[in-house]
Amino acid sequence: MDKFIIQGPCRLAGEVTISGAKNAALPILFGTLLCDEAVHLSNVPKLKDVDTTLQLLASMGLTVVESDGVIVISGAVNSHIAPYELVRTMRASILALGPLVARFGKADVSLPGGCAIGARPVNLHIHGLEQMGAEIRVEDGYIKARVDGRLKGAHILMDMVSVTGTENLMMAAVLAEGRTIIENAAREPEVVDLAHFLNTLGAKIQGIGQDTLIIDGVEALHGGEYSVQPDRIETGTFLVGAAVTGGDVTCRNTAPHLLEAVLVKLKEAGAEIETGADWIRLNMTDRVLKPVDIKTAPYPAFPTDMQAQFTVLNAVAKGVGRVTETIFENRFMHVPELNRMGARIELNGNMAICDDTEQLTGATVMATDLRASASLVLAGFVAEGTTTVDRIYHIDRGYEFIEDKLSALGGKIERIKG
Ligand SMILES: CC(=O)N[C@H]1[C@@H](OP(=O)(O)OP(=O)(O)OC[C@H]2O[C@@H](n3ccc(=O)[nH]c3=O)[C@H](O)[C@@H]2O)O[C@H](CO)[C@@H](O)[C@@H]1O
Ligand SMILES: C=C(OP(=O)(O)O)C(=O)O
Repeated sequence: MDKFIIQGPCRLAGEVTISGAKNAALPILFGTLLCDEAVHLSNVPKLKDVDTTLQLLASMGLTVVESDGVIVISGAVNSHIAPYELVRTMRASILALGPLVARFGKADVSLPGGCAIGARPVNLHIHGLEQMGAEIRVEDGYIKARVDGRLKGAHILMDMVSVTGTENLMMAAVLAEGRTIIENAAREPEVVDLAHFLNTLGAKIQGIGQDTLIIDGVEALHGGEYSVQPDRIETGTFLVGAAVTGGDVTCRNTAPHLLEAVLVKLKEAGAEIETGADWIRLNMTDRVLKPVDIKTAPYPAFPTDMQAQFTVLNAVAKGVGRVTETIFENRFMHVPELNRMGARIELNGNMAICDDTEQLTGATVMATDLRASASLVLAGFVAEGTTTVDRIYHIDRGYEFIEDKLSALGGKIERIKG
């Protein structure tokens, strides 16, 4: 298994180009199952999860061709099975379910893997599809959905805000007969990007970006072109990197309006922030880092996918910062690892109370999930000495060319193949 060796302390400074968003690219790729004409996608990040999704689409009969940064997906689907071997590493593979059952009346999708940050049930996906007329059984580790003819539009009230749940039901509704209303829908920018993509292919989705989506089913979608939006979590990770290392980093090709809650907290932490239409600069040179209280919640509130990075920020800022995680019940696995580096973080239920520490010191730490891994890399840049981050396959699921981008900013980070 690959690992990173990081020499600290070092300061991140310079410019970095942000990639397309993993969590928008994946549902959009699954959305191509809804149509049999060619779809041309650009700004798709080169990530392990994207490779896995493309393999999955190819295993279902689609042709995937990549040239000059554009992925063209075309051809006819000839299998309705998303097998365990491909989906076990990736949460987003549940997104094969809605499109397959809507288009072919059948889907066998292995229960998905992904970051082990909580139980992550899929009851809302299943219940919503049942309301649209699908018969669903969970058997041998697979969700097996069947419907005779088309799904039927339904009024679906989701009891919790679920990102992939909303995406799955929205994709199913696009080809259902009649109108579907999804209430308490997730408003995350990635859900919005998927909805715009589907409308580009001829879907009729209204209320995009609001908590009630109205979807009028159509008989078929057509091909088209779409560019995936920038990754707000990758952007936020580099900005926190600049903040904790006293650095000065400009993120290019990003979208400041998608990061409001994060930018507010970075300013509160003492950072100087400037933004333009597609860039954000964070300058922390000679400024004092202050702790900030954060509480994760669905968009537009503070994203859970930025929680681990802000835990590091609070661990190294002067004073006490409280981090409350309300989305996932097991998303503090970075805390014991950070404490091994000298952080003073106490866990109390769903709150991490981060006291300040004189200086983090390098240690061998274990990456346990995607954003936890990113937080350990950032901590390695702050720490005195050598930090070894083991099991970095998690980070490769979600950050494109991470060590190249960090090295170009002055981070002393090296991948050891293993
Ligand atoms: C591929 C992808 O886009 N992943 C993101 C997506 O994950 P994902 O879509 O899996 O997360 P959800 O929004 O569904 O989860 C939110 C909460 O709802 C619960 N829940 C969800 C579905 C369900 O059927 N039943 C249920 O109880 C979950 O356990 C969790 O406590 O949104 C999360 C929350 O912003 C992000 O951290 C992930 O990066
Ligand atoms: C939790 C994440 O990913 P996934 O849902 O794919 O596990 C993430 O992107 O932070």
